[in-house]
Amino acid sequence: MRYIPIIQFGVGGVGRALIRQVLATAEQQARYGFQFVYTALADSDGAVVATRHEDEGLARALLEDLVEWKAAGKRLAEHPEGYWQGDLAALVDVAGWPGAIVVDVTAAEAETVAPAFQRARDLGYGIVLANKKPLTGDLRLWDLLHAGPLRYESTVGAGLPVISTLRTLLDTGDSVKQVQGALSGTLGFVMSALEAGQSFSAAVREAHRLGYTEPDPRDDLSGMDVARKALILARTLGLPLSMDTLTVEPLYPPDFAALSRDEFWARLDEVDAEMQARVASAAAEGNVLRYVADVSEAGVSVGVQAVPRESPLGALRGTDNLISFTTARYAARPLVVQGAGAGVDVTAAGVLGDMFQLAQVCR
Ligand SMILES: NC(=O)C1=CN([C@@H]2O[C@H](COP(=O)(O)OP(=O)(O)OC[C@H]3O[C@@H](n4cnc5c(N)ncnc54)[C@H](OP(=O)(O)O)[C@@H]3O)[C@@H](O)[C@H]2O)C=CC1
Ligand SMILES: N[C@@H](CC=O)C(=O)O
Ligand code: NA
Repeated sequence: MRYIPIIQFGVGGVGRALIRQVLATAEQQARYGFQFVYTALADSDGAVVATRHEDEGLARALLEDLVEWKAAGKRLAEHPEGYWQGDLAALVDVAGWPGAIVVDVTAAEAETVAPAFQRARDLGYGIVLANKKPLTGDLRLWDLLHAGPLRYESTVGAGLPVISTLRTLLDTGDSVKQVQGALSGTLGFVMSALEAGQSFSAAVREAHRLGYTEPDPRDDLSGMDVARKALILARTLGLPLSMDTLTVEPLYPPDFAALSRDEFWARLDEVDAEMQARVASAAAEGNVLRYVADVSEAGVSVGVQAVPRESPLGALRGTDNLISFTTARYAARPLVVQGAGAGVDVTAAGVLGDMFQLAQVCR
């Protein structure tokens, strides 16, 4: 049996779901002749690191306890097995051995995690990302990440096979003309709720409670999260674009951007009347509002569109994403991927699928 060390940054909704799935799939891992073992877990200021013999990692009972601990809102550093940390690169140094996989399920800024990825690359470790920020920052970081084993399926469409589909199209010599779709689970969920008569602020709160939003929901409501996904698709297509080339259309007034997160939540219902009016005005024309991204050689655009209720995008409900690939081979009728595009379990499953793939690649 090969023991594959996992160094995981982030023990939030997705991080906890991932630990549960890793523990629940020991049999599936064994079928491939390996076993994932957690050697380090980090939250924003703490860590727990395995100190046992290298093929053991953190014990199952401890991992289960840490999942409960974090679900209760506590700090890893305050756990009896934890300590304070502010250096993710040092964790990569101490917690791995050949074949290790570094998993980023934070929403940390690119600069915060970049040194750890540099270390992972120096050591030949694999990297799996659900965090979009490292892939949408400086192109030098994009290149560094792509200089070794890397998977990032859950950054677009959560667990849906979006990146792997695009990769296969490209690897098999298809010519991808356009990738288009609804890429936000949160905005899909909120629009469906508005269409059903719920208020905007109540729908956003519900999306946050259910684990669909980014840690700061303004990332979703500003269109930034969709723009990041569109940029990841564009860069995967080989277009060397940057975030500053994209314009987004926030669904809240400009002064909300400067508010603290608590102030933002307190004032969110100020947007309700305007959003209700926008949805009603679209409905009067037989339309619904969708936040749509369009990626092609001509560039990237993201923004709110009124689309016919009966169209494929208009018919989407809840967190469903829809991504259509128009290519030389899929010309008359595009290849379409559709399904839940947010949620901690589907996202963690996308990350775990990536880990299974890297386990075959990293030695
Ligand atoms: N939820 C979803 O449906 C989807 C999420 N994603 C992506 O997955 C990522 C995680 O999302 P989610 O689990 O919902 O978010 P959460 O806010 O629930 O969890 C984020 C975790 O990251 C930790 N963290 C933040 N900064 C750092 C840091 N500098 N070093 C180490 N850990 C850090 C937080 O620590 P602390 O506990 O101390 O706050 C927390 O444990 C995001 O990037 C998101 O975009 C992608 C697709 C879908
Ligand atoms: N907040 C995101 C989660 C997935 O990336 C969304 O709502 O789509
Ligand atoms: Na995906």
